[in-house]
Amino acid sequence: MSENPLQLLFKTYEKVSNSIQSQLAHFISVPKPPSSHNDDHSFSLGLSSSSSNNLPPSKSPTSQHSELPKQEKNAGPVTKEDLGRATWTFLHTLGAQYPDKPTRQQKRDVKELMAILSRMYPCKECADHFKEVLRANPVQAGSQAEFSQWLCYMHNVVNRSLNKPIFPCDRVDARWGKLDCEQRACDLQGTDKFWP
Ligand SMILES: Cc1cc2nc3c(=O)[nH]c(=O)nc-3n(C[C@H](O)[C@H](O)[C@H](O)COP(=O)(O)OP(=O)(O)OC[C@H]3O[C@@H](n4cnc5c(N)ncnc54)[C@H](O)[C@@H]3O)c2cc1C
Repeated sequence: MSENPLQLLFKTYEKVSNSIQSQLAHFISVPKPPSSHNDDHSFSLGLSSSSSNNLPPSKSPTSQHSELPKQEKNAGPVTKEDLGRATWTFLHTLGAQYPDKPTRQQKRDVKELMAILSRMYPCKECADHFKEVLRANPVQAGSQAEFSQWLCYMHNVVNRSLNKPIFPCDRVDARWGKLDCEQRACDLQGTDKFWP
């Protein structure tokens, strides 16, 4: 029996709607809401029917998740330890890349960075502790060697408070070294060895 033109129009509209949802879900990797939850506020433009499970099995949210790179699959809330390791990596790498003869601005910048870190570090107890340690040990950033040794010392103060092993600061260059960039292109401006 031939369909009523209005039914045909709704069916076509539903197909288009489902196709858009499927494309969007693919792009932003969010699970499509189940059809039973469809209402005017849902993602479905309010035109779903009970048979509208338009995602073939291979495109289900679970299998999309398994297509993510390993790192992203394991992504979840960041722990205090993850944050600490990432921040120390940043700081010691900054220390390794810091110029041998920093400009006045560069010296001001690292002091300001440490002060900001002690206020804004997103772990309150760590920030408060670091603020105290910083007050007792003002930034020393007259040269690359001085700054990287100062960072090593600061890290050891934190290590000690957490009952972690003390790192031998004469090994800091071996541990962190310069960034692996061709022709030292990652060096901060002002490094006398690279910039004239
Ligand atoms: C500013 C700051 C304040 C923090 N305060 C706190 C706090 O109050 N409480 C808390 O629970 N956590 C704090 N943390 C986190 C803590 O320091 C560690 O990062 C976290 O516990 C993970 O420790 P980890 O053993 O994996 O190695 P991390 O201490 O993160 O060290 C990473 C790597 O750095 C190297 N390393 C270790 N010591 C030194 C050093 N002295 N110099 C150079 N390299 C070194 C080692 O190879 C080590 O594997 C703080 C982190 C930062 C950045």
